[in-house]
This record gives sequence, C-alpha cells and structure tokens, in this order.
Amino acid sequence: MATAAAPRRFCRCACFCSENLYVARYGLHLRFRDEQQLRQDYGPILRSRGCVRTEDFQQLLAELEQEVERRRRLGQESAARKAFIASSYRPARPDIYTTLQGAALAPEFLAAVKYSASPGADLAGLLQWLETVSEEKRIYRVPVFTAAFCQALLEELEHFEQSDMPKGRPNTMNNYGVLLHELGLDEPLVTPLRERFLQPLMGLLYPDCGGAWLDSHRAFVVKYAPGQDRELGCHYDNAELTLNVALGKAFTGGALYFGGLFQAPGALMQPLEVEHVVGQGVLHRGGQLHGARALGTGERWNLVVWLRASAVRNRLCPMCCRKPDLVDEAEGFGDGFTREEPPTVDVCTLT
Ligand SMILES: O=C(O)CCC(=O)C(=O)O
Ligand SMILES: [Fe+2]
Repeated sequence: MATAAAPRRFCRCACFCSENLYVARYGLHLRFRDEQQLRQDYGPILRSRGCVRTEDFQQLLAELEQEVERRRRLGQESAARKAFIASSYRPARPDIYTTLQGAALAPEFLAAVKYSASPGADLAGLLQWLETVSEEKRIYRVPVFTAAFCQALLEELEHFEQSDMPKGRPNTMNNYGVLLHELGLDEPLVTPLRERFLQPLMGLLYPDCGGAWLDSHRAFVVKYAPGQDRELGCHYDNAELTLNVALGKAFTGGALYFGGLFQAPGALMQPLEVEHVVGQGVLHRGGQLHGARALGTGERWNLVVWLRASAVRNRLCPMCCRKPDLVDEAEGFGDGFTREEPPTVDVCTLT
C-alpha cells in the first residue's frame, strides 16, 4: 500500500528572536539580548536619536522584551488564528479561494512566463517581455494580475479587515494589512503563483539567488492610509527575492526607493525611486536595501511575496548573516529553512 509523503518541515533561525528588532521612533533595527548588551552596543546612537532620559531607555527595554516574547509565540498564535478563521470566516469573494487560473493573470505576465518555460529561453530573451527598471540593481517590472482580479482581491481583503476576525501583523514595520496564509490563501493563490508562474521567471532573472529553487514564501498585504501607516523605513527582506504588486486603490506618493545590497558599503547612497503602477509588480532581490516614501493621498494596498530558496538560506541566514541556528516550526513554511542537505547553487554575490 502506498503511503503519502510526510509534509516537509520548515524551520526558523533562532536569530528571529534576538536580531533585527525594529524601533520605529528611533529608526533603528536592534540586536537585543539583555540590558547591558543594549547599552553597550547602542548607547551612543540611541542617545543621538533622542533616547536620552532613564525613562526613555526603560520604555525601550520593556518594548524590546515584549517584542521578543511576541516573536517566541508567533508561530503558535498564527496557526491558532488560521484555524479560527478557517472555521468562522465567511469570505466576500469566495472566487478568490479557488485555485489560481491563468485568467486572473495579466497577458504580459503570462507571455513572460511562457517564454521563460520554453526551450532555449535565456535572460536576454526574457528581458524583451519585462520592463527593466534598473539593470545595475536588477529590478524589473511587469503587470501581474488583471484589473478585475486586483479589484476582487481588494474587496476580499477589505471585507476581512472590517470583520472581527483575529489579525496578525505582516511584520514589525507594518501595523495594517493581512497575512495571506492566515486567510487560507496560500494553497489556492500564492503557492501556485510561486510554483507555476514565478519560478520559471525568477530562475532566469536571478539564478544566483536561488530563483530556480524557490520552495517556500511568506505573503502579506500591506496597507497605507491617512491616520494609519504612511511610509516604510529602510530595510532588507527576509527573502532571497521579492515580488511587490500594487493592488490599488487610487493614491499618490508611496514610491519605493532602492539602495545597494545591504552588505555593500554606502548602500543607501543615491537611492533609485520607483513609482508604483496599479496592477503591476516590481521584482527585486530581498537583500537590496529599500523602503517606501510617505503616502500623499488615498489608500495604497500592495501584495508582497517574499520568495525563499532553502538551498540558499540553509547556508547563510540573511538576517544574522551566519549559518542558521535552526528551530523547528510545527506547521507552515517557518522562515523557509530546512534541515536537508541543499543542492549546490552559486549564491548571490555583491554586484
Ligand atoms: O510597498 C511597500 O510598502 C512594501 C515594499 C517592500 O518592502 C518590498 O517590496 O519588499
Ligand atoms: Fe521589503
């Protein structure tokens, strides 16, 4: 009798609970172990950014301790939210939850994917089908979804937002938005998008970043609106590659800006501004420093898919830049690490 293969186990790196803790009011990502280490590593820069009084420091300390605790519980709490939503939430647009079909995708995107999967396809040929935003930074743009699909997805996301369902934050920098796996959209939407459509494209665009070896993702929608989040601080993603699609609504401002790779000296000199175009996706390397300018008017909703290749990240965690210290995740994709021996991929180099 045939037995079903056990689902793959994914892991996080232990650094998730001690590194890259974002403190918006000081515009800093901090490493945190204890009070003494915090004072030692960041005392002067914190003072220069306004953390001057004893109360300021004590407040920061309490916030960091709370954030570490939140991160420790995150996997379990997210799984609980997902289960609750699956049993209690009634979608406004059930059509979004059926397996992704080509009809939801922009013809330009389908053509680029079709070319990428054809025999003899190469990078030069693929670039005929995409807009090159920056050759040097390897940033590209392509329409991804049809206008009708963007509209339907927005309707669903807004309906969820207005519901009384429990909601997780996309990350420490975005306080509004939705985690797609909690909503049950990984299986019908994001996994097929990654496996059937993005992988052939990314394999040609970024072979050195694991583009052909993508095996997990983290997908979320970020929302910017007056009185809510308006801008996004400079960061790099916990991903080998990122797709960022502007879903709508109507807005001004909010452009992306890109510096160099985060390991490079002077990485934020002369950033490149990239305007969002509704319906279109921007493709970039996760390690490329970037952020989003302040929203002017309107509301901006963007789908961000962090694409991960365990073959690359198992060797070096992009967040702590060390060999990952693996912690098993009970379910889901964790942070995309696995305990398997990775195949050989020539990994990203500084360019
Ligand atoms: O559009 C946004 O605000 C998110 C941008 C971002 O961080 C990304 O593309 O990775
Ligand atoms: Fe990002």
